[in-house]
Amino acid sequence: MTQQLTLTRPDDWHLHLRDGDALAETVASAARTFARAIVMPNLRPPVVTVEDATAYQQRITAATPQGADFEPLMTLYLTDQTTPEMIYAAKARGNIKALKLYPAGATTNSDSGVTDLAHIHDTLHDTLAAMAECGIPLLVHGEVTDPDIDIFDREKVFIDRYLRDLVKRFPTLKIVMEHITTADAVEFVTNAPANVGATITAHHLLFNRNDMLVGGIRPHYFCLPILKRNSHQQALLEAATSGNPKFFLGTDSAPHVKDAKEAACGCAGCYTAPAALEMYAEAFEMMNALDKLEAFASHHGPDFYGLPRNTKTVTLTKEDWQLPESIAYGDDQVIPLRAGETLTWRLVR
Ligand SMILES: NC(=O)N[C@@H](CC(=O)O)C(=O)O
Ligand SMILES: [Zn+2]
Ligand SMILES: [Zn+2]
Repeated sequence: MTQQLTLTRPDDWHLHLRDGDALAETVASAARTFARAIVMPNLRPPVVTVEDATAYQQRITAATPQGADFEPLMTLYLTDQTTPEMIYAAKARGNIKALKLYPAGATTNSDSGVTDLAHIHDTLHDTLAAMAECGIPLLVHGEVTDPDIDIFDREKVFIDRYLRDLVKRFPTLKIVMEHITTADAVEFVTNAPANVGATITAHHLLFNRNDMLVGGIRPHYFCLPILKRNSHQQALLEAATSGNPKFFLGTDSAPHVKDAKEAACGCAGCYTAPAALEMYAEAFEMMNALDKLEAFASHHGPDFYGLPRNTKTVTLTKEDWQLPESIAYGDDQVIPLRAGETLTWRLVR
């Protein structure tokens, strides 16, 4: 049995760092493991312009612990008003690595997102064409928002209604389907051209909806897209461990304060940064595929984005340790996913 695992330092291609006094915890937690992270722009108000992103980047850098080697890769929030000029400005500034498409109303802080997905190829045509021209990827929260579509079907319907068409219309635009949760998404991405990739979270690899709902409702497992049935989890595990370069690591670590999760109407998002790589190792071990972890965590992401792979390494050992019950988060507390539980892989350096 493998007892120690050294890999090229990984990157997180989907991360929520939040802002203000949350940054002390979120940045330290990510920088512990990851060299770089694609930082999601769904702040309130959202990160819409290059100036917003650059100011946010400076706040992140200021909150980075001394001696930590961590580079935030900034993103802009795609709105109905995003212009080609904003894309060229992003390209020129150099620090913006992607734009994020939220269907308006699909998830946390998505109110400023795109309102008319059926006509996005038209209303945002020049913007998307500018992104393709500049080599700036479009990151997609792939769920429809129609109230009549069942929450468990929203990813599949999004693919069939919008994503297939978008991929056809913009054949040179890099598109990442973020945090995929279904066998349908695995199949779609696998069969799409090479400019289409996907991130997979640790929690969607390790858990399914039974973990959230059997024996009591566990709000810390609630995220969007919602955990699906076991057969979908299995398809994600197979995709992540397949060696296919289209699939790469994106934690979607998304902290909310304790009271916002443990509530009559709790927020969506799992805080996984305190043990993210450790949880991925557990999933890959489950599949007898620890030899595939490095490519998924450290190679496929930078290759897709056209960025250099990291040169340093991290080491995990097979050793029990306990996740804290609760973590200080500004003046508040955040409960990490699997709080108080014993994990079997430990990051040693
Ligand atoms: N994944 C989530 O459940 N929540 C994310 C938003 C997102 O990534 O959709 C958040 O910002 O809290
Ligand atoms: Zn999302
Ligand atoms: Zn997210």
